[in-house]
Amino acid sequence: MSSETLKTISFITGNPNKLKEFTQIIGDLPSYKLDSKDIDLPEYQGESGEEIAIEKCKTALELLKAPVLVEDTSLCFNALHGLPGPYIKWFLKKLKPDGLHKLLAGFEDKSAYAQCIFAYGEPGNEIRTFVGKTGGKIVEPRGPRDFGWDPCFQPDNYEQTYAEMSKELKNSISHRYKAVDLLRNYLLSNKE
Ligand SMILES: O=c1[nH]c(=O)c2ncn([C@@H]3O[C@H](COP(=O)(O)OP(=O)(O)OP(=O)(O)O)[C@@H](O)[C@H]3O)c2[nH]1
Ligand SMILES: [Mg+2]
Repeated sequence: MSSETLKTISFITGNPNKLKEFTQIIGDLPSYKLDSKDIDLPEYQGESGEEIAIEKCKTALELLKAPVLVEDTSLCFNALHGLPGPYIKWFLKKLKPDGLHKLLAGFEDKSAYAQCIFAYGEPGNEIRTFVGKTGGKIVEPRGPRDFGWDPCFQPDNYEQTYAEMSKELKNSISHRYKAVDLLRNYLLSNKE
């Protein structure tokens, strides 16, 4: 297919680490041209990550008036009934990974899940969402600190935290991998 007939999709995110993982996971997508725009979209509030991702996508659509992709990530502690959830960005900023671990000091249940929601929108079409979840537990931070809360999240069935894993391993089991896989299948079965 010539480059003029490829459909361009812009992934809008202010987070370079997300973009890097997304690019590695999605790989080559026939019939599409994937683009990215470094725009820090507003941090909406809402009961669910899905509502937030949809709001984010609506804003991106208004800005670009072209096919857009956005993503919202949550880290949910079961002992806290799912909090911090979509508000993890602010908790992480103030508490750092060490503080996130300490937040659960008074609870026996350290289980948690990481959730990633992609929202894809085209002008005039309904917004679609793709949800990926990976279960694990919150531990004392271990490993490099180059991406958010990775050092304190240890996925189920692994002895390493996300931060201690190779990027290849994280990208083959992560919340983001699971959501991108659904998105990829959708895009490949819906190309015009
Ligand atoms: O250790 C991590 N491993 C991950 O896999 C991961 N994915 C996201 N995050 C962090 O969790 C918050 C989500 O907030 P968020 O979804 O609003 O992202 P953001 O504001 O950074 O970017 P964006 O909204 O412009 O896309 C932000 O603090 C991100 O840095 C991660 N941390
Ligand atoms: Mg954000």
